[in-house]
Parts: sequence; structure tokens; C-alpha cells
Amino acid sequence: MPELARVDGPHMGQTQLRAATDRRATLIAQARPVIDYIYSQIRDSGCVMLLSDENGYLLESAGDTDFCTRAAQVALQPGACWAENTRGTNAVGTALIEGRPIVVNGTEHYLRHNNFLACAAAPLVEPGGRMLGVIDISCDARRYHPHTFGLVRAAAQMIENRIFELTFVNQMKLRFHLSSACLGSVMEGTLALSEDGRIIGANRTGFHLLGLTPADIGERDIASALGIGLRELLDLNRHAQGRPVALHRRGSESMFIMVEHVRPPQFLPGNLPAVAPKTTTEDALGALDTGDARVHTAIAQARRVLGRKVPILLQGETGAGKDVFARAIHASSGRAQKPFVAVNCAALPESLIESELFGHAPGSFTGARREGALGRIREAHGGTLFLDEIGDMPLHMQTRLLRVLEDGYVTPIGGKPVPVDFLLISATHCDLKARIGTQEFRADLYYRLNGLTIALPPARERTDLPELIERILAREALERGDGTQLQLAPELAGAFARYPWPGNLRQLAGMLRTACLMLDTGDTELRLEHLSEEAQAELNRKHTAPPPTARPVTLRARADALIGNAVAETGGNVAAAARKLGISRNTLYRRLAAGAIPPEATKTLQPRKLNS
Ligand SMILES: Nc1ncnc2c1ncn2[C@@H]1O[C@H](COP(=O)(O)OP(=O)(O)OP(=O)(O)O)[C@@H](O)[C@H]1O
Repeated sequence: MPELARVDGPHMGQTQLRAATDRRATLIAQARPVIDYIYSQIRDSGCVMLLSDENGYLLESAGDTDFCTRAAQVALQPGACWAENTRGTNAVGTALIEGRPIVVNGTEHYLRHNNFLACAAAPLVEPGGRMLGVIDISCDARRYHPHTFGLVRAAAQMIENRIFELTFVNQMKLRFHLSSACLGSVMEGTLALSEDGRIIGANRTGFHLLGLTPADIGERDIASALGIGLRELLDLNRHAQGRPVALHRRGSESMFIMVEHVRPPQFLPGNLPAVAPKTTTEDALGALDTGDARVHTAIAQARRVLGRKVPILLQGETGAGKDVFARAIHASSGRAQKPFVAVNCAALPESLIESELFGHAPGSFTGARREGALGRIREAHGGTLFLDEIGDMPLHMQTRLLRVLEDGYVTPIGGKPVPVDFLLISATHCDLKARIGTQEFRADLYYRLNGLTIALPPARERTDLPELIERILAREALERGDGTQLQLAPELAGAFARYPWPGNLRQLAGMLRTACLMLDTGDTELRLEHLSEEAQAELNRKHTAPPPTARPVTLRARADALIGNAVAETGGNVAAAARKLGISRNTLYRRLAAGAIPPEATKTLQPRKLNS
């Protein structure tokens, strides 16, 4: 029998434990209901159920008082570390190391004083393959029943499935199993699919049933995995009207499938649907609920995590309202009285971003402020940190940010680590997964930011433009000081309905603001003539049908053409072109750098402007 090594491994104090649980808020929020449910089935059988983090620190427990008292004597309780390198072979630590479910019974424990335990544990892995922690059921070795191993594996699968659903809440999902009875159960395989049928995520059963590996995610499409294309799959599913469909595969067993395809209602130019009834909720998030189904879903998602420290990733095109949405989350949360600190990662020069974000100690480097600087992260302490354009954060800053998010401490340049507490909301207009693929963005940071992804629709797809316009006009009227409700003339309303709004709500709000300024005193109707000449031409250009073309025109090509026109028309003045398009200069620079520029406009651009 091995000698008794260290009786006590590392143990966190109450404050550290609180900080550690705050950092794993998403994991705990998804694990807690499962722990409560499974424990309710095994209560009074002399056991404890435990959740550990990815380092083996126990975070949560639910157990029978008598057994918990015995377990506490060997530190089997929240705060203690059960990593294999501190306590030798044990279920939590060994499951972490081996990455598979395991039972460690009685004398199989390395430490003699743990030999009275029987522990079954299963690792928890997030959709991207990163280890999140372990779920464990421990009891007295004399009372161990093999069923416990099945229970703990089922619990792990339930938790992983919950995390999967949260991660891909807005994506099309394919649910499948070899048995139709397993569809809708914890055993079903699930794939998250992009609109063009690429596999962007899979749960554990999904990987197993289709023989996928993490390297397939983002690479393979549904046709290569299941032998049926997306269109065919959707057709089959439509005909099945909610019933499972049997898919006969050559050389493999038949599979039962169901597609969950939540497609938002489309904005039909010139045919505005009726506006949904106004919300009666008066809080900041409720005020954004102006009748669009996708925005309504986004608000409902945000509400679900209000009050919990779940990092939120806002996704949407430039000007779609991410900043406004982030502020509304903050204002509706319990942190509303604390600071809301917004940082535009694309706007910060790379040389300043480190001290701006993390702060610096007095006199820590040449050029530093003598009194030092707190840094934006610490300024957000107690409140919300909003990292806009997170996709543009330099890689080495991503590493530092990841550390802050993992440790809950920020280390100013030349200073010591300081604990920080903030709700993190980040926003991006770009496809972070694609940036992970090109190694411009860290996958582990992506998963850390993405406790919940909320997608905001572009203006052209919103079904509530009339309502939004009404709100913006009401605000303008208030600012004018007369409070009279302004209206759009039918001709202008029609032009707005047909226009695709490349600059999204920013462009819409900008146009309305200019028009309001042009109104004569006493006039309450906005007409085309109140818009700038540029805006009128822009709206008119969209009235005319695009010239017939042999090749299909992609959205990207249309956007590039608009950008090219704007740059050409402003004689290469990037700031003016960005204003005209209603997008930020940074976005314009990015698109120009990506080649969104016709040769004739290139001649007019001055290099200084591109680099400024
Ligand atoms: N719900 C809304 N109601 C009315 N106006 C809105 C709304 N959301 C956004 N806007 C208008 O659009 C402008 C741009 O919004 P916001 O800055 O939130 O967009 P964004 O997605 O963060 O853009 P970027 O990616 O460029 O930072 C706002 O200043 C406001 O005028």
C-alpha cells in the first residue's frame, strides 16, 4: 500500500472560492440544475455529488449531511483541489488527466486515508473540446453500486448538452440517433449547422455517432458527414412535419433525424409587416423591444442571464446597435449603478492598448503618467466592461485578457495583481470562428467570452423599422424641445422600406437626424427634400433595379461596390466616405485593406489616409 503522501492538497479560502465560482458562472449555471436533479434521485443513500473546475478544484456540492461530514475530514468539499498531482489517483483528478469517465474504488485511491471512498467521475468538455471540469459522485466504498457510474456519465452528458444548446442557441440544429425513441432525450446526437450546411458544433454523442473529431468542426459539411445535402435534408424535414425522418445510409445503419431550423422572418422591401404589440416593460432592455422577433429573442436571452456573471458576446454588423444593446443590458442589470466602461479595441493604437486596458503603476515605463493609471478593466470594477470590436484585439493582448478572465485578477504594468469583478460584454461584427481558423484569434479566449452569444439582426432584415423610426423621431422631437411627434411622408417611408441600409441603424438614425434639422418650425412631416442631396441620391440609387448580370452578385460584392462608389465620390477622403456610408473609419479601412476598392478609386486614395 502506498505511503500516506500529503494529507492536504491546496485549498482555497472563501474569497478565492467565490471568485473561482464567479469565473465559472456559465458552467455552474448549467451544472447546478443537473446536480440538483440527479442528487434528488440518490438523496439519503450516503453520497455527495461534486463539481470541479478544469484544475481539479471542487466548486459545488450537494450531499447527505452525515456523509458530507466524513468527506470534509479528507477535504472532499468545495475549495479543495483534487488534481491527481496533489492527491494521487482519485476519480476527479484522474478523470481530468485521462479525459474519460472513471471509477476509483477503495484502495485504488493513492492516499490511504481516502480508501474509505468510492468515487465515479466524468469529465465535462465544451463543444470546442476544451476541458471545463469534472462531475463526481462519491460515497462510502462499502455502499458503492455500479449504477452510480451510469448516473455520473448521464449527468455529464446532460450538462454538456445544456452548454451546447446555450452556445448554439441561434443556429440551425440537426438532432439524430439510431433509434427514433432517443430523439429529444439526453442520448440524442446534435450538430449545429451554419446556413450553408457546415458543421459548426457537435455534442458528445454527435461526435461519436458520426465518427467526427474536433478538427472536423468548421471544416466538414453535413453532406460529407451524413451523405445528404442540406437542401435535401430540409425538404425531408419539411415533409415530415415535426416527426423524425429515417435516413437510409449506404453502408451504415439508418439514422433518425430532425432539423430545428429557426429562420427569422425576412424583411420584405415595400411590404412592411404589421408591428407587434408594444411591450409594457419599461426597463432599458424592454425599451429596445420594438416588434422584431429576432430582437425580441435577443432581449429574452439577455434577460435569462441578467444578474449572473455570464460573459455575453454580441454579434452583428457595424451600426446594428451592439453598443446600444450592451448599455441596455448594463442598465437593466443589478450593476446599473456601477460603471459601464466601453473600450473600442479597433480604435486603440497597439502601443497604448496594454496600459489603457490593464493600467500601469506610477513611473513604470517611459512616457507613463507619473501618478499611474487604473486601466479600463479596473475602472469597470463592480460594473460592466464592454469590449467593442474584440476581433481586432492583438493576439498578445488576447493572452493577457484571457488570464484576467480566468484568474479574476488584473496585473497593471509594473504593478501587482489586483482582484477585479465585472460583467464582460464583448461585441464583434466579424466571424470570430473564421479568425480562429486563420490564427488571428485565440480559441480559448473565444470560448471564455462566449458564455452566451446574442445575434443582432442587420437593419435590412428587421421587421420593426416603422416602429424604430417612430422612436428615433420621438427622441429627436424631444431634443428639439417641442415634443411634437414627427412623421415620414409616404414617399420617404417607401424609399426607406426599399433601401438596404448598409450602415444599419446608425445610418438610419443619422439620416433622420439631418432631416429633422432641415424641418421648418411648425412642420411635422419629413420629406425626401429634407435629406441631404447625397442621401437622396443614395436612396434613389437603390430604387433602380441592378443591371442584369450574367453572374450572381454576392452581398459582399454589393457592399464592396457601395464602398468603392463612396470612396470615388469623396475623392479618396476616407473619413468623408465612412460618414457617407454610415460606418466607422476603422471598418472602412478594414474593408479597403481586404480589397474592397475598385482600381479607379485606388488612384484617388492617399496612402497616408490608409495608414492613419
Ligand atoms: N434600438 C435602437 N433604437 C434607435 N436607434 C438605435 C438603436 N440601436 C442603435 N441605434 C442607432 O444606431 C447607432 C449605432 O448603434 P451602435 O453604436 O450601438 O451600433 P454598433 O453595432 O455598436 O456599431 P459598431 O459596430 O460600429 O460599433 C446609435 O448611435 C443609434 O443612433
